[in-house]
Amino acid sequence: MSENILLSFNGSKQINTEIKLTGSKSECNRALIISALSEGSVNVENLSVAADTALLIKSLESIELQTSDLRLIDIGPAGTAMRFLTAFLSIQHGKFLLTGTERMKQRPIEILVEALKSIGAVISYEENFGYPPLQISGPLKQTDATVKIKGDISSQYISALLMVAPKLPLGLTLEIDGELTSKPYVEMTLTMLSQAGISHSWEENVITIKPQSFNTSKLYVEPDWSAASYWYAIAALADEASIFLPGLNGYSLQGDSKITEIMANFGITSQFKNGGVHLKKEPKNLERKIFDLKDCPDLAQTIIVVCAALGHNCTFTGLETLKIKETNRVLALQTELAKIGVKLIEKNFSYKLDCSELHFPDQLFISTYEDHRMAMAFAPLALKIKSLEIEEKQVVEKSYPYFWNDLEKAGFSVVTKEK
Ligand SMILES: O=C(O)C1=C[C@@H](OP(=O)(O)O)[C@@H](O)[C@H](O)C1
Ligand SMILES: C=C(OP(=O)(O)O)C(=O)O
Repeated sequence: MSENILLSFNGSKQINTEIKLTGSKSECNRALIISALSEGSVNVENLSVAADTALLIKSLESIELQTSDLRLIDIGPAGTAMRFLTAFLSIQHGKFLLTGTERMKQRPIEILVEALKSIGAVISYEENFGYPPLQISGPLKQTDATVKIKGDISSQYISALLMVAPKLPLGLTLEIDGELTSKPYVEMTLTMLSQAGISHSWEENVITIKPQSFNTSKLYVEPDWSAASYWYAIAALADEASIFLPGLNGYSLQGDSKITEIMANFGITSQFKNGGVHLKKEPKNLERKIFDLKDCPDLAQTIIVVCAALGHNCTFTGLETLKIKETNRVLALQTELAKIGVKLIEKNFSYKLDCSELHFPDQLFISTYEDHRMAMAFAPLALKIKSLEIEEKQVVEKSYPYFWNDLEKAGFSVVTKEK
């Protein structure tokens, strides 16, 4: 049975709460792959409860458990895990059918598959060229150590290759072609590899990892900064806010920690003390007119909805990759923002917000397009709209299963409604 969520916030719009966030799904997915590659010498601490992480754990376990000639791995909607497993399975013994949701079958993977094939992997597209499902026969017999790879579509392809690189007989040299999108995620991969004892060199657009072994080590997964961004958005739309998020540090492997700097523009201060971050709201005139989100695409929906709700006409760049995520996020934002009279207009690789007709109806229904971030980015609008209905309660489970419980804890009225 499918259910929606009805949100409202009664009384004065003051938020005073402490929220313990789950581990970062990006860090956790890397830690799990690195641990599996290390064959037991790398341990993972503070696993995320994100559904995508649970799917990856189950998939890695099922590789061992299945005895059939063709082992089936269904990774559901987990894009990062899909890309990481494609490289991982290419170096395992056996034949695998790697598939996912209908949306996953529309998310491109050609760049990664062709890169792997160019060094000897045996992979075929089972339905449409360039897209999952994939049939992978491993282990690859390496024919080459150098790969030229486009950097501007998804950094996940590059992270996937880097993690298997130390296990390849010839190692790997990646020549990144064009601008690298989502760069902090590649840096996260390399840092976590080095925490597990793997060295690399990165000069200009060339990253090299030689064949080497993992050290005995522990990888600690930090709380999820992308999840934290929704609390910054809530603070930005509330009248008063004091929110403590334990476990988050000023230094993070996650590029989405940039939310502290971005939200400072909205008067949200971040103070790191007592083992976490304290968010406070201070009066501030909104001045910044351009936001470049190329390094932190998962913050795009959060920030765009906040700007729209504050009536801040500004411009966003670096949104190109949003079209191939859980849904076409640009189109989803345009459709849903239109419901409060806001336009997001594409022009010359940038997007301009036009809030001249912004209004808040008493009741609003938000469609979520199987995208957790649509649900979580629009939820803070309950501070502006009397009755906000968000489609598909379960959608948040992908990265933040306790999101609705946490909203309730912070004073929102959260009611489940049958569809
Ligand atoms: O490597 C990762 O963990 C991720 C990289 C990003 O994707 P792209 O590199 O495709 O932008 C991001 O959007 C995704 O949620 C997680
Ligand atoms: C894009 C995302 O995830 P993935 O690519 O792993 O499906 C996300 O979590 O916003």
